[in-house]
Amino acid sequence: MSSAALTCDTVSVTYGSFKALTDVSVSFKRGRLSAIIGPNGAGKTTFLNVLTGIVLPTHGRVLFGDRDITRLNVERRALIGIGRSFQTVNIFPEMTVEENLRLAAQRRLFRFQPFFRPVTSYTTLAAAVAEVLPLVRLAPYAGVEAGKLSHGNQRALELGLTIIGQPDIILLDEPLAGIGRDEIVPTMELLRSIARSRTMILVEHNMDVVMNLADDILVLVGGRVLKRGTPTEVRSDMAVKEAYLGR
Ligand SMILES: Nc1ncnc2c1ncn2[C@@H]1O[C@H](COP(=O)(O)OP(=O)(O)OP(=O)(O)O)[C@@H](O)[C@H]1O
Repeated sequence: MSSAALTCDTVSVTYGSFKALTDVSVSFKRGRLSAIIGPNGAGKTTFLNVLTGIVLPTHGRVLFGDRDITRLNVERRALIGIGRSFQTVNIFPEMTVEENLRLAAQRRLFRFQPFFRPVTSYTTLAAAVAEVLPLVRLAPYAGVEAGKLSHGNQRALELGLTIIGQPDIILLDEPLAGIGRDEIVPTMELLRSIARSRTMILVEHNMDVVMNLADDILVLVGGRVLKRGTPTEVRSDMAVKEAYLGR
């Protein structure tokens, strides 16, 4: 088995005649928190969509461990363990936090999973919810309608909805978007604690957050890989400074 959780091998994506990604080859190691950064239009969302299966590459391959998943659709990828948080679209605002989690557990664990994934550590829906609630620090809000949560707590709920399916890999698109200043640090701490025992890949614009959180960073510019490295390596790279940070 490959030590990489996910690998992209010379992935290109074209929209009509426009090349959104060109020959992107990168692998994401198990158990690490990786961030994807780059200026507007760099291809970050397209790349995340290639990993999730929303966008199929026009060239190249995507591997999950050693398995070629290039042509697998979103649902199949979710079932084999690639979970993506879609911001608020998964949340039912009139339902409580607990009900939202229970519904997600029901859908992800019991309707599909037995056919595709051999074991789950949960024995009941209630056990799944009880385990995830404190992980995403929402136990005090279990009975609160999701629509009444702060932005930060809604992000936490989205994370809960994603991890309740026990994904091997968690993909997040701007997990700090829309949250208030005072919620940034707690949300970062939450991401760090969730990522501790999992593989997480996120797109994030907030550079302080990325530099603080990520084990490694992929810098995309104009649909190509400009740099891959640790936060220290990326921060000190001249090409990154010029092309991205504008220094
Ligand atoms: N469905 C599409 N059809 C045509 N062009 C697209 C499509 N989706 C994205 N693009 C273009 O591809 C390029 C990369 O877009 P993408 O959203 O992946 O970049 P991004 O780095 O996520 O940008 P941002 O930081 O602004 O969200 C952009 O120029 C965008 O206009």
